[in-house]
Amino acid sequence: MGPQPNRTAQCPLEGSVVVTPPRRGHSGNPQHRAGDSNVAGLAARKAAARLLAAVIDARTPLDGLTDNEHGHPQYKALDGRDRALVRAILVTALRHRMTIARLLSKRLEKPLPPNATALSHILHVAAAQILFLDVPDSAAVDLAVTHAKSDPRTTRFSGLVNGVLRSLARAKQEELAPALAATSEAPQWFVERLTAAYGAEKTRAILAAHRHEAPVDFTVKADSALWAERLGGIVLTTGTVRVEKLAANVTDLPGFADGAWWVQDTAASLPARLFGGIKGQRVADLCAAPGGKTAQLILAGAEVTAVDTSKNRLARLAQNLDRLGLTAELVPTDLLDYRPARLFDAVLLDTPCSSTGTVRRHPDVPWTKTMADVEKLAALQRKLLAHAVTLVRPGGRIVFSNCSLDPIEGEELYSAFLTETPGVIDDPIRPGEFADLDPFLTSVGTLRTTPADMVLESPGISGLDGFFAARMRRSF
Ligand SMILES: C[S@@+](CC[C@H](N)C(=O)[O-])C[C@H]1O[C@@H](n2cnc3c(N)ncnc32)[C@H](O)[C@@H]1O
Repeated sequence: MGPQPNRTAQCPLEGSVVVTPPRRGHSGNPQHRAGDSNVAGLAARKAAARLLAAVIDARTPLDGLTDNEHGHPQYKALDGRDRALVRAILVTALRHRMTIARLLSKRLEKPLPPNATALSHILHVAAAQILFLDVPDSAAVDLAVTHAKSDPRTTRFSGLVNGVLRSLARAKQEELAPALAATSEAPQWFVERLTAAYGAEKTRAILAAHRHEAPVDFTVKADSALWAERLGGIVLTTGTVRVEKLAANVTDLPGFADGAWWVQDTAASLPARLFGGIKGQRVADLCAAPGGKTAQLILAGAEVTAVDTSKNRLARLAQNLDRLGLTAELVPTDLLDYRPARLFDAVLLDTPCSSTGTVRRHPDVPWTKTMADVEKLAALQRKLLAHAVTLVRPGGRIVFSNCSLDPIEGEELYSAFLTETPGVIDDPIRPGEFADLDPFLTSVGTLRTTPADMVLESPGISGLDGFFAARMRRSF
């Protein structure tokens, strides 16, 4: 049996990490429940195929579909264990989509017609279970066949579903490893963008890293060594505490209630450090929610104003700061409309972006985003940055960051911005200025991390979110 995804990590500070491995015996066998005309486990598989359709065919982000309050009705109708199973199936089906497609297509005489999406999703949902999850093969196959029979679009293909999936189950020991080795686990547009930016070898390493669930990183208020011991993790060179697999939900871990730490990928913790000493300074955190960087700036001694356009996300930031025992001024507004009475000593702008640096956590991103989205987001970021630099006093520093791997949202945007913007000068990060950041400095003094960086003993404990950060100064 292959690796078993067993949790879903969420945005920094935003919520708990759920630890619910799909187990044999639950929602596994398609027997009838007493007094229930539904086949056990079928509703979960139907929901998984329905949500996979929403991600692949309608480019709907998975997080929204699986939100416990506002998610898809078919998902919300499931109990907690089935929701966890559906998430595990979907994350796996998306993370390994190209390998699954390769092994399925070997078993089809000719490719499925483009309009056979319902059939394709049933096959992918079952294949994810057969190849990677701890679900008995017979249950995965039988439920897929029952599902196919129950849907008028697929009922005539139930024999094909049965034949293809049984063949896959028989051959997986022999065929899975070579298929994984031969497959680039991403859509073509994404592979091309990565290759253009990083070259073939690094792209292979990034895509290999995307096959693994990200470990969980904690930024601690103090005493990383102590918290590493209490949480069962290690201390990274950056001071972050890293845990490969959590033993409990985040909210149940020691230190959560006391506000001793928050969940934040170590790459996400780097931009706020680039100001150097900010004790007593007035600092604006723009696009601040859910507040990981706000917390860092406050702990560094700054007087922080946190700005975000989303009232809901700002409310979550308020809750997070409250738990951590920290305070900031909160301003719910579109940044482009924000005109504070006084200019700030420093400004951090962590922009909304394509999130292509977070594929380990969000394997739907390459399938829901397009190059047109990346370009649109780059244009928005350029506008936000142009406004952000007007909010800092002459001589003050600005840090611009995002979690995209694409240079048109990072290196290229920044270089063009400097050329086109009078009154703003580059303030490159110097080698040795922050010794632990040297491995991530570019030749021009910007910061670049990728999931292929921070290689430790095993893939499960390695990697960083993809981040770009640059530092500049207002000259007049
Ligand atoms: C990448 S997240 C920020 C993460 C945050 N800096 C942290 O470290 O926790 C981007 C944020 O930008 C906000 N945002 C998007 N467009 C905005 C705008 N025009 N003005 C202000 N905030 C905006 C979103 O609501 C979202 O909370």
